[in-house]
Amino acid sequence: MSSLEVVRLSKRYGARTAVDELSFTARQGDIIGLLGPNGAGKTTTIRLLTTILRPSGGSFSVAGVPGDRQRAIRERIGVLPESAGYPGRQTGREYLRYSARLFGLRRSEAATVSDRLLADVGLSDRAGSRISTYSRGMRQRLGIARALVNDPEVVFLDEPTLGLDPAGQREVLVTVRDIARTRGATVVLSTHTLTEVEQICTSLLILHRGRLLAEGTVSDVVATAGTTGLSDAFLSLTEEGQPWL
Ligand SMILES: Nc1ncnc2c1ncn2[C@@H]1O[C@H](COP(=O)(O)OP(=O)(O)OP(=O)(O)O)[C@@H](O)[C@H]1O
Repeated sequence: MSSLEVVRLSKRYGARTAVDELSFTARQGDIIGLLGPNGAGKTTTIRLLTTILRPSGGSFSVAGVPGDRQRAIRERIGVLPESAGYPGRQTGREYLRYSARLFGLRRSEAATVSDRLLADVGLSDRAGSRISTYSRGMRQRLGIARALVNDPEVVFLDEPTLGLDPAGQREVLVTVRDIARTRGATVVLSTHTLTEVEQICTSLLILHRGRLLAEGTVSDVVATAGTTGLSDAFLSLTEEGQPWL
């Protein structure tokens, strides 16, 4: 069974089409990279699939649940939003325990799950520090841990490495790869960093102005574009037809 089944999904804002008849599927353990220039529709796609926004057209299912069953989908997914806010006065441990309790875990379960996740994202030694003292990379890793408290089948990460230095990016990427490998979860990851995609994604979707321009493995996309590398492929696919070029 597919973890994600997306069929001609569209979102319009007035006359502007943010996502235009997008179709793709993903299986358990896939790490799907959502790529595209600013305004391509990446965040809108994630918001549609996480039931924050309602589609203007098309349909989808997440973990086998049809897109109109908002609550059932939310129970099965984890999300790191584009700009997540954190309660700076809480410690990482308090924040995760609280988040786990919101999903209905008993106090002792919430404590166990939180400690395990803090270890998984490499934050055990800072679990008792206030979040306000965390670096950006540590916050992103805490956000990823937060997205896993309900043991989701599909995890959506909107630009998880944004603003991180190379070491921070690497730590987040390793964490994301481990999520897919050890939990068998499907990960959808939006990013502007092509090396990130080449390192961990099992397949890519290249969006431009809401449309899917290419999909498949890195080599499929490079072959579609007829270039030698991913960054040339990305530029050649997405620059075409831009009025200022
Ligand atoms: N609430 C909204 N109202 C009107 N237009 C919107 C709204 N949200 C997004 N859009 C438009 O939809 C299009 C896609 O935006 P989206 O944020 O999904 O792109 P993105 O690929 O995530 O971009 P970025 O890389 O800059 O984060 C853009 O043209 C944007 O201006």
